[in-house]
Amino acid sequence: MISRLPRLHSSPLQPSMSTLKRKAAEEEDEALDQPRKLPAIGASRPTRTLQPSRTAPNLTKSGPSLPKPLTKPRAPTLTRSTTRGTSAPPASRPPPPVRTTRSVSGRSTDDKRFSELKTQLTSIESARAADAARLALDMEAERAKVAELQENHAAISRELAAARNHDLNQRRELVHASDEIEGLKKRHAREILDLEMDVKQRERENREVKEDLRLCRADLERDREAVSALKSTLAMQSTAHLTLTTQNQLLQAQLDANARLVAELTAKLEETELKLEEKTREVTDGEIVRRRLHNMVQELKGNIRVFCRVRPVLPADSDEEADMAFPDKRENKEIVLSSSSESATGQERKEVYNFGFDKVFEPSASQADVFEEISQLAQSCTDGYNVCIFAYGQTGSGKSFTMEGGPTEATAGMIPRAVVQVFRVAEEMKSKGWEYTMEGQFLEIYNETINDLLGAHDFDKKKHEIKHDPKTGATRVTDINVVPLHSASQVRSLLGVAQKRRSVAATMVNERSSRSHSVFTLRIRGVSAAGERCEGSLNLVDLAGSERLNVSFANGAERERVKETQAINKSLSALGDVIAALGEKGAAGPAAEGKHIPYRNSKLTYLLQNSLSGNSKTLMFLNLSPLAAHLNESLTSLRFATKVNNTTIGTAKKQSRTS
Ligand SMILES: Nc1ncnc2c1ncn2[C@@H]1O[C@H](COP(=O)(O)OP(=O)(O)OP(=O)(O)O)[C@@H](O)[C@H]1O
Repeated sequence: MISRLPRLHSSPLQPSMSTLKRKAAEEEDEALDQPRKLPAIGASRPTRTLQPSRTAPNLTKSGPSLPKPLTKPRAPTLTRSTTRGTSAPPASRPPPPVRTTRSVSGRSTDDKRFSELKTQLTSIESARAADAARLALDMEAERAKVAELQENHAAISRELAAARNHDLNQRRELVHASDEIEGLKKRHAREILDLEMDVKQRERENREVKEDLRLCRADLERDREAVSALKSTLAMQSTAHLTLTTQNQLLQAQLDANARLVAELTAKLEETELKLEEKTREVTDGEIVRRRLHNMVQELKGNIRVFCRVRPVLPADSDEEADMAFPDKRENKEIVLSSSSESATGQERKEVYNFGFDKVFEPSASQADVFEEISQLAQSCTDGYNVCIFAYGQTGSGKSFTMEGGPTEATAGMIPRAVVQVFRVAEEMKSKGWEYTMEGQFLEIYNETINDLLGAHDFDKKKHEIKHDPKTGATRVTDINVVPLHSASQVRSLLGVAQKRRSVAATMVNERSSRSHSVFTLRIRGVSAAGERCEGSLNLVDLAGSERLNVSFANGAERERVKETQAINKSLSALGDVIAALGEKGAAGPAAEGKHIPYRNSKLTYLLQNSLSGNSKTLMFLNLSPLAAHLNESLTSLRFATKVNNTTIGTAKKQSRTS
């Protein structure tokens, strides 16, 4: 703290006490020393006037608080000849006083000189004594002055100390005040900083408030718009409410009227339901009668019927369309084919071929349309009949499509639809006390060999034989897989398995499905609550392509194809022969009772023996291609089908017995 105090102001006119003391002592010493200096002998020495001792500084200059300045004492002025001290060499050194070689004349001069010097010395000593006395007096005066000065010095020192104390106090106060100022400054700076931050905070808040305000204003504007929209809606709805209230009242009145009406109608409905039950019973009885009549009609008509179906032209077909017409729009029983050729005379000759069948389906007919016509026939297996449905026609005419169909519900063919129908009828018959069990098998006859399409392996290596039970009339194929059937969907998946087998085989031998007959057999056994039993079967046969191949040109790689064709031709002609023989037998009546029917001529006819007798219901689909290129094949098929259609093979018999 004190170190930071400014130095006390010291004036050059105010020497310190110690300086004064030192000066006084020096002057005293100087005064004492001077008499001891001896003047140089023989030299014209300048005399030095004794200077008064240095006066004390004028202390009045230090300030008004200092004591009055002392008067400067005057030193006595002494004039003395300046002599060079014995120690100082003379400017020009006199020769040494004693020389051994000195002459006798010189000795008198020296003596004279010596006496002069002696005189001078005496005078100097007297002068020196006088000086010493004066000096003693001066010393005394100086000592008095020194004493006085010391007093002054002491007084000044006290004043100085007081002044220093005062100054120190002031400095302390100053330091204190500076500290305070410093503290205040810091506090002030802090406060300014705080205030600045506060200001910034306020500015931020202000901005936020402004933003909030802006948003609020926007919200307010929107709300105002919404309110005005709501107001208009409210106004509209108030009007609507009024209208509705009026309508409500009207409706309430109508409701009351309706409630009365409903009560009346409920009573009528109950009455009608009773009548409906009665009618349903009548219809069920009627259905039974209808079925009996249907079977009677079938029996009267003869049990082999032919349906003709023409497939549509496919996008892939590049050939021209044949000239086909379907003139019978009411009963759909006719088909007319026309062809034009050039006669030998070069004239155009138009030939028209008319055919009539039990039903003719145009290309636009759907699978459902076709099935509707055969559903009664298919379901008669549940009544204990053997039913056989063939698809006959050239390759690509639509046999597989008709029998198996496509993957969708709409394109499903006769086999899946017939199975669904049989299961549905069996379910319905449950309410009449009948329980049915069903089983199925699926095989193909290729090159007069039977392959199991539901076997455990893709390629069936077993040798299968056909066995007929003469007592029951049942047909069995040895080592064939007979699958118990529980649902229509199960049958669908079995058909899928069989289809896969046939396509695997097709990679080995061309177009397997075209070159083989496939036979799906569903066997159904029913037992009624009364113990009545019936057994029927449904055979759905997709025949091989009926087209003829010119075997005379066959060679090399085609030999296998020729063998297939011969087998197909053989089995198809055997089928024709069997039908013809049955027709003849039917025409001859009881007279032809023992007539031979050549079932054994092919595996196909032998397998279907019990479904191709007078005891079965047989339907043949004739599938035709719509293309002009296939016209000749179509005509051949139509002629064969006409023969079949004209055949009466007798009366189908229901296979039922009472246990
Ligand atoms: N009624 C139809 N509607 C639509 N497409 C059909 C119809 N009939 C057949 N087709 C189509 O015609 C093509 C040939 O039919 P499909 O295979 O059934 O003939 P196919 O006589 O069984 O021949 P294959 O003897 O070679 O087995 C198939 O693509 C089939 O989908």
